[in-house]
Amino acid sequence: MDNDSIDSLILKLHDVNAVKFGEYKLKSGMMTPIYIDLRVLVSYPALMNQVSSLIYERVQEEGLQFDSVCGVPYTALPLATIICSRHELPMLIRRKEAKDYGTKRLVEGSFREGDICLIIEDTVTSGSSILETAEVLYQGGLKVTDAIVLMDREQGGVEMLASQGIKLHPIISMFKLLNVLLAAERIDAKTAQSVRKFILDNNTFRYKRPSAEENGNGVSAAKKPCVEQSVDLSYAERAKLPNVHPLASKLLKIMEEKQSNLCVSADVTSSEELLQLADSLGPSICVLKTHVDILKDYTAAFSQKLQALAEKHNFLIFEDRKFADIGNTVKHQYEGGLYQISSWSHIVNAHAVPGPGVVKGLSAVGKPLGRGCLLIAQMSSQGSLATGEYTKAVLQMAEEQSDFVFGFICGSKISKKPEFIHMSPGVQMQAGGDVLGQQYSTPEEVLCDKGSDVIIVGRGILEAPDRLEAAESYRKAGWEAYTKKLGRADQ
Ligand SMILES: O=c1ccn([C@@H]2O[C@H](COP(=O)(O)O)[C@@H](O)[C@H]2O)c(=O)[nH]1
Repeated sequence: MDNDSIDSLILKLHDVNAVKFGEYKLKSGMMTPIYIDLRVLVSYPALMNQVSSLIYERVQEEGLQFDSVCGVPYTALPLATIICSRHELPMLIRRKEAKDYGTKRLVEGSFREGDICLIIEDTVTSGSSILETAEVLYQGGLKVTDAIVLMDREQGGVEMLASQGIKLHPIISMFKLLNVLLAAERIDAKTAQSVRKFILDNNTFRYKRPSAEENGNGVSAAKKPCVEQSVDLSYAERAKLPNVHPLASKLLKIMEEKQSNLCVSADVTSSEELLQLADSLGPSICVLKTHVDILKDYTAAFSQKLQALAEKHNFLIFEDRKFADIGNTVKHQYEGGLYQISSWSHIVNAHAVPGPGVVKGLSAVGKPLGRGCLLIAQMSSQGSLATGEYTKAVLQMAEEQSDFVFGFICGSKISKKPEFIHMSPGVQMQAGGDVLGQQYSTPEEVLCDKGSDVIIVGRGILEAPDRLEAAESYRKAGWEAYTKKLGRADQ
């Protein structure tokens, strides 16, 4: 791959407006003075062919070994298709969402367990899109060792992916692009300088903060990903962690976007009332929790309407089924029966009492659908046996099956790993309890003092004279407690 062909490609990309200067928003929400928009390539077949050839040339130069190729959806999909078609290479397609009919697969195409898949991407900032694709491929039993990207913004993607065992091979780097455009007088020196500064100031791969001791001794801090930080990360930062479960990442993004860490426990007995609740409280919540078996009139149409409301208001559905049987039985309970829970509930939970088989059984059904599970590590009821050594064993079970378990039902934070989400029931504005042993703590106690992430509120909202007003009060109290906790951690 010679320099001239890279330089001429950069100028052509600029000609077709695939390189834009101005104020643009990145996937992370960060504002950038330069935006690479390779989606336009599909309208320029000659350019598309040139890019595909360069990518393939790079694959050969590096001598990469692989069994199949997968383009990160959507922009890199046509690039992968051209390369695979022209060189007769097997291709795989990663679905963004599983279909709810047919094979329900997230990876389309033929492959064997242990096959190596090469990922192709158009542009990399943090590397999170490549990692998301790799994680779906891993779930299918594939291996990913290398990825090729046309344009590297040089904001930490190479390092982040390397920390996850993926070698990224960029074809064009941001600094090269700026130099070529500057030399060709497409941009002035001031623009080039301000973009360079932005890139250098905004590296997305964060390192462990050096401790006072390390600084004091003059020992430079080892470069480690931020998961090792002892301080609290924001929901947005946690959503982007390399090993975060995709559903946890989605939930954290919803929480940040809606400024809500409120899960409403919709413990009502009529489908219509539940749907009304979901529609009216939808904008205030990040999760809606159900006990579907207390509905007196459940139908499949109800679950379809609930899913539509979850889409409309951007919340996740959590069926609080508390599975607690051997793997084979929970598989049937989760997938079949009257409720077919796996077909509509994003999140389910399980007791750890039966041992790891309960998670394996649920995972066999839920993982291909992109679902996730919370393990019940503690309970809010008086005299609960889920304490001490039991809770520790639950934590270990979650760590061993973190491709499906993404957090806990608990009263307080039990894992230091920011990838895990802690959701706490037993929350009301006033501490106290009910006559059947339920015990309540306040949002501030749960989120700030006990370090949980999500408050689960049932009767505190359902029994209020104005449910919407009550939900908003809980949302605000929860958000304030979260921001207070972050502020405290940063001092
Ligand atoms: O330890 C636990 C686990 C689950 N729950 C469930 O949460 C709600 C709480 O309702 P409130 O009306 O806010 O008390 C309810 O659905 C429980 O089944 C729990 O309370 N404690």
